Amino acid sequence: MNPLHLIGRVISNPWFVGVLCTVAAVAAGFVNQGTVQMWCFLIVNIMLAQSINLLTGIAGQISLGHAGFLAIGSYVAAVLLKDYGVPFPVAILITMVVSAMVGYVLAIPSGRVREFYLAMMSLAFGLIVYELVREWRDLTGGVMGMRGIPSPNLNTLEIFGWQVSMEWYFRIMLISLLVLMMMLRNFVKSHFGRAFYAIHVSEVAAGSLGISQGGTKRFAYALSGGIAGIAAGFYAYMVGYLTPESFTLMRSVEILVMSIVGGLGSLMGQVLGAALFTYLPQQLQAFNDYQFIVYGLILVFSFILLPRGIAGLLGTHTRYSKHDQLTANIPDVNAVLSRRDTGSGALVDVQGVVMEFTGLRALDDVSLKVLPGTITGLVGPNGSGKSTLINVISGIYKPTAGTVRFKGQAINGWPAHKVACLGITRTFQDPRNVPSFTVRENILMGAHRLYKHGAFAASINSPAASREEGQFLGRVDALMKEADLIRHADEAVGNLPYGIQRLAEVARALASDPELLLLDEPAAGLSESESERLGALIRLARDHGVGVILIDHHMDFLEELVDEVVAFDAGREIYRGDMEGMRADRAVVEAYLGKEEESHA
Ligand SMILES: Nc1ncnc2c1ncn2[C@@H]1O[C@H](COP(=O)(O)OP(=O)(O)OP(=O)(O)O)[C@@H](O)[C@H]1O
Repeated sequence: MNPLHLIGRVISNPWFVGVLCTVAAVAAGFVNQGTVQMWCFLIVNIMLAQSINLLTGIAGQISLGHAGFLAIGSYVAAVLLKDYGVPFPVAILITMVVSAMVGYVLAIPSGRVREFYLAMMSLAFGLIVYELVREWRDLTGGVMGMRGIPSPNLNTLEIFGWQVSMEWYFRIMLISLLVLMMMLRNFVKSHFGRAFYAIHVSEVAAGSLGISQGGTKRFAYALSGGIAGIAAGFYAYMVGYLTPESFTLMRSVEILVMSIVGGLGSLMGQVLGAALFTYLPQQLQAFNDYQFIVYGLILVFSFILLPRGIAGLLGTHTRYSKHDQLTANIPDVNAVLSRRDTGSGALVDVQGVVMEFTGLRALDDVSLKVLPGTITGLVGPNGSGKSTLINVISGIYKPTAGTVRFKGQAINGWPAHKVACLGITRTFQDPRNVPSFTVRENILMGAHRLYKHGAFAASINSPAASREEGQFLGRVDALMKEADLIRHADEAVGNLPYGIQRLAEVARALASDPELLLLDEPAAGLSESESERLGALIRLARDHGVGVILIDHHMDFLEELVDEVVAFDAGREIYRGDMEGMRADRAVVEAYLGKEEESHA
């Protein structure tokens, strides 16, 4: 084994972490106060790195203004204790809530923009807070700073009459960090962590699984803000004196750089990045005036030499499921899907749908009904509007005219995640899995809409949360067995052959226990045996009363499965009936031949 990977394994081991923390907690009583204060700084940095990692590394929302959270939290905590005498643990909890609220509010504009604009927005947040802190002299003391904050450093911090020494302050911080890290670890491995990462990779695919893009981003900002608030509270009391110069753009850059160098996405990487950036400045005192340059160089070299940061070098991988912690009972695959009532009327009823793009009518007065427990095939030459119809039904496109009803309820114009939550699940023409997730994690993500337990229960691994997670993990195993994917269960899906990726995506759709399944060319690029497995999965859904719309160009594949086939050409229906009739239909033959002639020309 690579010795670096061995080190990675050792330092990620909970026993190692436990022993290290116990040694540090004991040693705090024997080293000088300056050293203990340094350890406290390290914990503040680790918390800040975890905060930005959750937002940027996991949820994919870049932040260049994290010092803004640190500033708001620090002053709130300072005022609560200094001016209102709120006991310090309570003050830190209130600070956490206030910072989380700031994060939530910040998510409203930030959630609407991406990449460059998001970076600029977060930068502006950091700069505005910095200016506010400088100018709001009555509250913050302006550039002169805020003094007299009760602090263990000055022996002025007390709780309930007990004077908190630096040594004990460190121990309280250490316990808080351990609890935070444990909760974060559980959170990331839950359906919330998977949702965060899913919006990072593809907002469209995440929406199709019932993951709300806006809601998830707001939650990510709020959580990130909350964690930064805890760090800020501890920071304010530790230093006992606040000045705006602690919250400059430089500090925001430093927080981001330590997270990137540690390894975005990795919880352990954040600890290592924070350690490096707590001790490095001490060693680089001589370069104090060139801090930006030094950080810039570190960042450039880290991108070139360690694209996944120190965590990547040590071979640590963030996992997004608790399958190694829970024992799952694998049910019969028939128990994975609910039995749907097939007696009721149309499951989906599309009436007179028109979909126009600039200068192009992709769907022109299309109507379609699908009954539960039936499979409707959609065929037509490339560009005839089949995928557009699926996009309209699944809420990705809002139709220009017409209605889409699901079990009698008009859903046209609903956002995709809301449509998915009704039990309408789709796959894409190009599989949209999360490439770095394992096959198991991808399929598990399909169950997102079915989870009942909340974020706190997930973070503390409550019995109810563990039971639910175990139940879904069992269902995922049953689906993987049915699709013959079990041997790939723990491999990253992005490294697997195309056919396996497609099967994983269809299995993921089934894990959502759908009522209506929309499959966009699922058999494209599949081998014969893979097509058979795909056929078995589709029949399984049909036999449970699921309505299926199946787009495909392979007539033999369709022939074996569909109850009815609808052919499109240039956005219009040109045939509806059985496969045999379609093969003989003149309009369909012409539509396909015309396309062939064109491509031969
Ligand atoms: N977002 C969009 N903006 C502009 N035009 C679009 C958009 N989506 C689809 N179209 C156009 O609408 C038409 C129908 O496309 P659609 O993808 O539905 O065809 P299709 O029948 O699924 O074909 P294929 O078998 O190649 O997937 C095409 O001309 C396509 O270029």
